[in-house]
Amino acid sequence: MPDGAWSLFFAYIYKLCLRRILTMKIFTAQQIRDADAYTIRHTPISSLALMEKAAIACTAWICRHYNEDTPVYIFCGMGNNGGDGLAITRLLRNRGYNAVAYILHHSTKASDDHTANRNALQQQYHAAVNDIPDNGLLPQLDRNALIVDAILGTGLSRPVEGWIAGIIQQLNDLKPQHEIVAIDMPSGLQADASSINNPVIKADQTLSFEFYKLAFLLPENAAFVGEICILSIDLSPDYIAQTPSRFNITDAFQVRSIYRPRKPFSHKGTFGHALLIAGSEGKIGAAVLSAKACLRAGVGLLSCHIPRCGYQIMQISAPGAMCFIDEQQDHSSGFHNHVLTPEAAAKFKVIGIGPGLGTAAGTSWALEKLLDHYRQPMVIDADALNILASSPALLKKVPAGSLLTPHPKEFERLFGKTANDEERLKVLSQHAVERQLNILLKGRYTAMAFPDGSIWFNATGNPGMATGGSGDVLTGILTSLMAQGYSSQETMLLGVYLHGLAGDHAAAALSQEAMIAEDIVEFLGKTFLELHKLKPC
Ligand SMILES: NC(=O)C1=CN([C@@H]2O[C@H](COP(=O)(O)OP(=O)(O)OC[C@H]3O[C@@H](n4cnc5c(N)ncnc54)[C@H](O)[C@@H]3O)[C@@H](O)[C@H]2O)[C@@H](O)CC1
Ligand SMILES: Nc1ncnc2c1ncn2[C@@H]1O[C@H](COP(=O)(O)OP(=O)(O)O)[C@@H](O)[C@H]1O
Ligand SMILES: [K+]
Repeated sequence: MPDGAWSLFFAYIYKLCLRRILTMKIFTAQQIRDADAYTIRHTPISSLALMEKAAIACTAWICRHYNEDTPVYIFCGMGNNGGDGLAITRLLRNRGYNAVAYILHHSTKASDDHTANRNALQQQYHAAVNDIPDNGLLPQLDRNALIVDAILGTGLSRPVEGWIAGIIQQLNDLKPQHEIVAIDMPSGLQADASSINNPVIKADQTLSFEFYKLAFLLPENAAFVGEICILSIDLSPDYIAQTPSRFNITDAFQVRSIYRPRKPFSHKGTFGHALLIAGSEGKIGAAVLSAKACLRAGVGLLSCHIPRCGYQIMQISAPGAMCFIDEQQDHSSGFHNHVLTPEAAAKFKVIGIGPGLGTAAGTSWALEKLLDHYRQPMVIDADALNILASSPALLKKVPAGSLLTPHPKEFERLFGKTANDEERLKVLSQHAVERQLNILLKGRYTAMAFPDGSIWFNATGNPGMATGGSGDVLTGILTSLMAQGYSSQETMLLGVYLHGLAGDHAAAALSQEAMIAEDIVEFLGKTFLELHKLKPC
């Protein structure tokens, strides 16, 4: 290749990598407006051309998913979201679709780009433009028609009410006979604030531009957002790079840059010795799952502290793990003895505690003693969190830098009830900052809060993982990665991603229904191989 071609090639790859890294940011609605404006000011693209780009991307998506026989009703607002809808109508018509736009006059003034697209559509396809005046009625829809929601996007300035709220309700009532594809945002959904109890379109699919919006990742909005597809419209990488974002989403390339492949001369000492404190009578399985995951995720050495009743089970199920047997038969109450002196504690690179541990008085007592002596970051899950939740004084003793892994119920026990998901995120972040802890709130998009106030979301994983023991597997993975020398934050980002991806591989091979927690452990191998093949950006 000539020199010029090489430099063009490298510039292209650089741009691709940069774009991948940049789209991990989750911007507020205001920041998105600023990104649009910056792009228009600093790149040779007009506002109208940017809208055309957005409309082209949406049209291509619709054409890939619905054939030309599908009647398409596009409901447009008076702003630029409506402008997108009008441009999509024209582009669908160009491709032979029977697409019709209905403009809802919720405001007396249309945006400039809306007007330009209305004129363009009217000129080419006069019959495709219909106006619905304030308080007007929806048309009767053809059978199996597709509804495109381009009423309101990121310009939503307040919860929807009155006539438009009624329109949203009526469109939602047309489901499931009619599917709804939302453009950029389901209309009525606030990008950065809770929309609980507000009228919002219940989209089957949301086609959004350039970035995930915070609202998409919150469980309370699941019924509104449906499936998400992020379409790139090439907003300015400079703006994105220089604008800080509090919320971010991990991706394969970021995680690959954290992951450190093994060096040829490394030995088991290189990968740390982890102590896993888990299990009680009837819940030894949790300890086994966690131990297996810890081993599979690459720890050098693993010791498990378990009650007497779990000894044989653990040795048979996970022969790679060593065992400390507690004096008690059905629960553990002597695990603090491993860390009574700094020399003894230094034997372990990390302690993971909680899966199936139980909350017996002796266990709570031993946890308190452990926290009195141990000052290294730990991984704390399940019953260990429940014990902390019952004693605020104990929670204060958790070493800085530790990883707490509550599911929503455990979170509530620890930090109290919240009115909505947005408030829960605030509380999550506040505790991470004030206590200098890393707290991950498990769910579809696990939210990982760091002591610096930032929150990262993870997108891997699937509902097949909603099965007993999945969380125990995660604790094993996190403990393993910490033992191998990853920092607390690297451990969270990498571990949660790997856990979800292994779950995705398990679901692809076995189905979401049939997969069980052990399968997540089994598919960790494939997951590491896949990560290994990626080149770090
Ligand atoms: N150049 C750009 O700025 C681009 C913008 N795009 C689209 O533009 C959208 C944002 O456009 P706008 O900023 O014009 O905003 P919207 O089109 O989302 O909404 C603004 C309009 O809605 C009204 N409004 C706000 N809240 C309301 C409420 N609760 N009830 C009734 N009316 C309400 C406003 O008065 C205004 O008329 C994005 O979501 C995206 O779809 C895309 O075309 C990409 C490029
Ligand atoms: N619908 C889902 N999509 C993605 N991940 C999920 C989903 N449901 C559960 N998970 C993941 O599975 C794990 C369940 O953890 P947890 O509730 O602690 O399980 P257990 O207590 O049974 O071990 C979490 O990591 C969570 O993020
Ligand atoms: K919309």
